[in-house]
Amino acid sequence: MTADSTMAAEIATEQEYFDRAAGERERRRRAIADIPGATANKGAAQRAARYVEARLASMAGPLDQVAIGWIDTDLGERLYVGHELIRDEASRLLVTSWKSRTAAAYYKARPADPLGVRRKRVFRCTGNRVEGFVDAVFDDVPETSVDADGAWLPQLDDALLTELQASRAGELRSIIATIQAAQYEVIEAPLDQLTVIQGGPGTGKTAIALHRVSWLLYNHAELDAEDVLVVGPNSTFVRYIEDLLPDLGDDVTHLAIGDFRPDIRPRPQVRGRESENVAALKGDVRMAGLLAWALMQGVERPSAVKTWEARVNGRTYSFDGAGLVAAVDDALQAGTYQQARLRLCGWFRTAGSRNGAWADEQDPMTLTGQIMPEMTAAALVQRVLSRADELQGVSAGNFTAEDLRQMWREPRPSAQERWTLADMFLLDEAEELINGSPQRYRHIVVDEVQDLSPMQLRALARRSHGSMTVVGDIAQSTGLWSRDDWDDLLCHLPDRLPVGWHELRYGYRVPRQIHELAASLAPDVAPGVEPPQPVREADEEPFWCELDEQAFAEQLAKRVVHHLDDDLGVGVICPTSRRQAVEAALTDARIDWGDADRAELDADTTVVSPENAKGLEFDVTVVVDPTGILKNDDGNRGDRLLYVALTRATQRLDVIAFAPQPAGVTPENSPRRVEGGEQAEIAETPPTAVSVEPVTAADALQRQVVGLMVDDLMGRLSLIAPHLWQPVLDEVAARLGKTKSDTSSS
Ligand SMILES: Nc1ncnc2c1ncn2[C@@H]1O[C@H](COP(=O)(O)OP(=O)(O)OP(=O)(O)O)[C@@H](O)[C@H]1O
Repeated sequence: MTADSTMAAEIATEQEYFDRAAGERERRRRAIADIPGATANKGAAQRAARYVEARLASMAGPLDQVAIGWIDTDLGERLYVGHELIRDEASRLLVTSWKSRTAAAYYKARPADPLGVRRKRVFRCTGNRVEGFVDAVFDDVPETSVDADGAWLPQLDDALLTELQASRAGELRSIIATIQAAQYEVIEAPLDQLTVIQGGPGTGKTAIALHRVSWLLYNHAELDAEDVLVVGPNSTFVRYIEDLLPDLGDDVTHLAIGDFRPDIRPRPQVRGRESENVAALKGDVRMAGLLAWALMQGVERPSAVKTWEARVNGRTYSFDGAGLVAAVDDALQAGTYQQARLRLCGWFRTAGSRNGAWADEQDPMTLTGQIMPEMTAAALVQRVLSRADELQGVSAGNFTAEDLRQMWREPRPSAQERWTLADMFLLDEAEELINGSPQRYRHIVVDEVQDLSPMQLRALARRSHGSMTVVGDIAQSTGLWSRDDWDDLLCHLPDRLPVGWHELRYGYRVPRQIHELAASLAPDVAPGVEPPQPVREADEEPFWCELDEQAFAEQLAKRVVHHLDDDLGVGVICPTSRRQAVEAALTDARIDWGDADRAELDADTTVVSPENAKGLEFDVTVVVDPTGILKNDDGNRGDRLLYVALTRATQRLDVIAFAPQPAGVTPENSPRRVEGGEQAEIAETPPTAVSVEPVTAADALQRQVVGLMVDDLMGRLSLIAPHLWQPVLDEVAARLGKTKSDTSSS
């Protein structure tokens, strides 16, 4: 028998097994669909119908692949692993679910620790048709397949390569067929801990966190889908990930942090906008202290040495000052403000009854209100925002008068209040102070956590019992809360449970060549963070060109069409300053495009800001105006935003930069250096291009950065007399030299 015919015979045997399992899956589907008809009464039938609907929705389709692979164990057993458990009529196991603990060895077995596995097979299928397979025999592992610790290197078998090369369609997909051992260890990490997943772009953090939810739901009977919350940075991202868990058979709540609303009545609406400065102040953890302090400012402190008198309903009640002060102090230990009011009211009731009967049974509460006025979250936040002058100087020195002035705004009736997004988290904090914690989730996943404000983190923390999975990358931390350290962030999360720290090392999304370009920025982007190791090569080197304004539109459209013609989806990432020009260029060229900033991810071409590109991926990314992104007209850490933009592509990266205009060179007389291949072909069209050349991207980027710094310095130097320019530059060089030698010697 030849190798080919052996393979063909094995495939045929496997196909029989697959067909049989698919048949059993259909039998099961029919049995589930019949359940409502078999129930006794209407209520039971409705409940059954709901169960049936959910159960059927979670099942793989009739034509879907039944198994991703199998393992043979030392005990001579073979275990098929698939999307879901399949048994035959006699209840014999045909396929186990990828989520079951018995499937763990399929993912975790490694040459140094085979976990009783002798052989592992991974199938290549189209639907439920077996087309091939790859086997790994555990006692015969090539050295090149394992790292120094005896763990598998990412196994670039057919299945993984096919999956990584596949075109992306605007949503994150299931990776159950190719989960890698190190990733599986994160998926099955204990429920009762704060699981932290750090990893560079494309290391699979998001995919892993979501597969983890599915795994936890399957393996922890005490955890229901409604106990789980998945939080993402914006609605574009949530739209990108929200179908994955239903595909895996689970439907949990997804929330974009921008859609967060505290659970208070009337439900607050976001109607206002504010400057970044103010948003930054409101997101600061000091606001928690300010709110607590402002709440206490509303509490009247009676004198301990005088009798306290109050007139209610025409009757004067009097109380011993010292007793009342002690009662207030005791009440304030009660927990929330509302509980404190109730405790004080209880004290009045008892103390009052000693002084004689109450005129009205509401009187103790009315007296309580004179010491601790009724308060709502909205009123407390308004007090802090609209009475800045009162708070000034007394807010425990936490905020300057200028901070408070900046936050000040005209008070309005609560229903017309122009709440901003940052206010939502103040309201949430205030609500906790007054009425206590909101309903808690049993498990919360927070993705792109590195960008959340302390107040946002606190809002999530108060919805958690401590069991969380937080996912992020310090090197991609941008915006108002960009961080260099995880501790900066973890300190705002619950510390009731131990922390489980995981770092993902291999980059699955971004091919090496694209990665190297992005990594040329990485040392400065996050010195403390190990950049990921890319696991595959790109078919093409990144393309870089420098154009002038006029040539840009035509070139952009040409590049996009070029990729679309190859059946690849394109993401165009540009700074706000270029947004109009990009949109016009695509529209003029009749290219259908979607706006990902509005969560439109279904078109073949997508335009998106660097901020909202975070977490997304495209077959091809066209990054427009890297210098503009570096300069970052919208926020801060432009270098990291550029890093994010450059690491979105699974296959190709184009960078279209705008050439600095040297004095005397106009587009008409500019030199055009054109070299062979793809670039030459592209360069033919734009007659006004300054240059379209295969410069190395890193050099070009360096030139852009230098240009940017020169612009900055020139702006500053022009403010002083020319004879001072050189001394200033010399001094800067001397000081930088010193800093460098300090750093290297320490
Ligand atoms: N084991 C795997 N098998 C197949 N594909 C994988 C695997 N791990 C990750 N991927 C793919 O790599 C891509 C990147 O994954 P994901 O978006 O989860 O990365 P990330 O670390 O969250 O990236 P970012 O930091 O950019 O948000 C996705 O297309 C994902 O499906």
